[in-house]
Amino acid sequence: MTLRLLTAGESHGPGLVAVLEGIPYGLPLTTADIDRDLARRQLGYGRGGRMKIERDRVRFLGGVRHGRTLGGPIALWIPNRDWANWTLAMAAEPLDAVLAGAGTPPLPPGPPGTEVEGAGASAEGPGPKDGAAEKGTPAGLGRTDEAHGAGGTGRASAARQGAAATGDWRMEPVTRPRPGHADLAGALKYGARDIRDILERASARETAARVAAGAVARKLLSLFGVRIQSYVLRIGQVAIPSPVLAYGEGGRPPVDPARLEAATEASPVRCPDPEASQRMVEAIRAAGQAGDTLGGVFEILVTGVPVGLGSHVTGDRRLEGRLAGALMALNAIKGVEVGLGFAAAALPGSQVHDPIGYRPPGATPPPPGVPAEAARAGADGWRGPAAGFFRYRNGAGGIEGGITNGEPLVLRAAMKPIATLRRRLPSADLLTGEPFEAHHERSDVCAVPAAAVVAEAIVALELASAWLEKFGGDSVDEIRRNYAAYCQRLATWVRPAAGDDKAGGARGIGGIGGTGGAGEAGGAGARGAAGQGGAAGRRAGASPGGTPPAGTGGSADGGDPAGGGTGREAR
Ligand SMILES: Cc1cc2nc3c(=O)[nH]c(=O)nc-3n(C[C@H](O)[C@H](O)[C@H](O)COP(=O)(O)O)c2cc1C
Ligand SMILES: C=C(O[C@@H]1CC(C(=O)O)=C[C@@H](OP(=O)(O)O)[C@H]1O)C(=O)O
Repeated sequence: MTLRLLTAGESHGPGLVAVLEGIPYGLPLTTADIDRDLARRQLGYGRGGRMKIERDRVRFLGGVRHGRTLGGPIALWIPNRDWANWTLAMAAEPLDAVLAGAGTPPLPPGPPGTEVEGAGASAEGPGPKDGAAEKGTPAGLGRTDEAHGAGGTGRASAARQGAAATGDWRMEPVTRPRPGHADLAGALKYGARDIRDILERASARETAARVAAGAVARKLLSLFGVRIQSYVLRIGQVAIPSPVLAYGEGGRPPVDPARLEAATEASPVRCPDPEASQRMVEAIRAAGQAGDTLGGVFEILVTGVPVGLGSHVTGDRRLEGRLAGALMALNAIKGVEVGLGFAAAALPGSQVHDPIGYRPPGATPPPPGVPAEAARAGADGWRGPAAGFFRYRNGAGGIEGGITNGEPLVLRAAMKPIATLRRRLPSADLLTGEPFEAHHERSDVCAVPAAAVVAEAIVALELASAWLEKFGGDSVDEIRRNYAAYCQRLATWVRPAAGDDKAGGARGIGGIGGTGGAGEAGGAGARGAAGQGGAAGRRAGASPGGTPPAGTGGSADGGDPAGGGTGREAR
């Protein structure tokens, strides 16, 4: 890993810190580059009251001068506006000092718009919204280690006294673990008698820091025409197929990435299909009304990736392993697929592996955002430079043998439903073992759209790391030179045979159909989005003008016609 990232900060503490090391000298970078992604992470129908309080903006604490990186660690700071409500409960000073009024030093000033003054009113009022606060005992709080007598550490009971002394319910220790959260395992592992000591860091609030760091990585990759986007394929039972796996005739890209992105960003749930998007919103609304939560599946598409990132030589350098591992390390992600993913297990090899074609590169001028040297080596805004070699479909999701092959990367991740339920699940008190219902404060009902934005950042960090391994240097200029030299090698790699008059057209097999869908991929760890590309594959496979080999196109059994909308935006 040539990039190193460390984040710190609790959900309701003063803020989040990220330190990113390994970004070269001379990368143009402003807070606007980062704030755009921080704002997108806060969106999505189904998020809870916290997102009404926060207005995430970054501040550079180191590593950037006059709009350019200096080559040293980049330190990023994102204030928590909600901190104003938690200064006692989350104070860093010892409890007796807090109670004695030694209190909390003022926050360092944040960037414009992140002032915490006036943030004191929680979006859901002064305490948990479920009635227990009216009785003076916030929900899920209450029993402490007093029951343990001398055996208790005293920490929880001191906190409880603190709550009584200050009248702040947030000081009460949390002792009723939520199934599906880190609460119980974390408390037992660390010996914490107040689950808040665990949940504050287990919270996905930390992902704001990862998004900030990922935006820096994304900026580096964007200099080379690499573009990372995400969209939601499933919320609960509402699903659409992947819009990108099935290719058109002759390996034509199935969708314009810019149009796909515009449709995604216009949706309240990041789903590019407006009709499905509406049904997803309704599903989230219904789950929320029932006191329940929903998960889902999102897809990451990375276009403009050159052949040759990652390596086959050792397991830890295989790119799909690195990407999948990093994505699985995102809160609530329970499965990751690359390309066809689980669906490939149900198909014969003839329908899974992606036939290779060749088209002399550089015939057309580079599309916007694609460097000229990359275009000369075959990059076209969908594929990255790969010496003119291309695939007629993309079941591999752009990675073979741990190495990028020039096709776009296609990754999917499955997110479980949010663990904090208003309709609480049975639990047992951490300290007494007595049966109780699980703890509940405010919570999201669905955060799949937000998780998709975080996943973009995670993929950006892994790819930038692989990029620096391949093209690394101390400065952006040096990396540009290394990249240009590689592109030059790719541009002149193929030497046409004497008398070959096919230049300008694709050589090899034409008109191979799209990737077949095998329907819902069952499996131990992940469920794929229904029928990846099945319907679109059938359309493309039937197209005239080519020589489709037997068996391409897939059964399309699992294809969801409702999802064809984006796929039909072929250019
Ligand atoms: C963007 C995002 C927002 C989340 N919001 C909540 C939430 O409001 N309430 C909750 O209980 N879990 C939420 N989660 C999930 C928990 O953070 C996660 O389930 C928990 O850390 C346990 O980790 P695990 O699910 O990976 O085992 C969210 C996750 C993400 C990615
Ligand atoms: C704060 C964020 O997400 C939080 C993630 C989260 C959890 O348990 O993971 C629980 C909720 O926090 P709170 O209890 O303060 O409402 C979410 O709001 C964020 O995404 O910025």
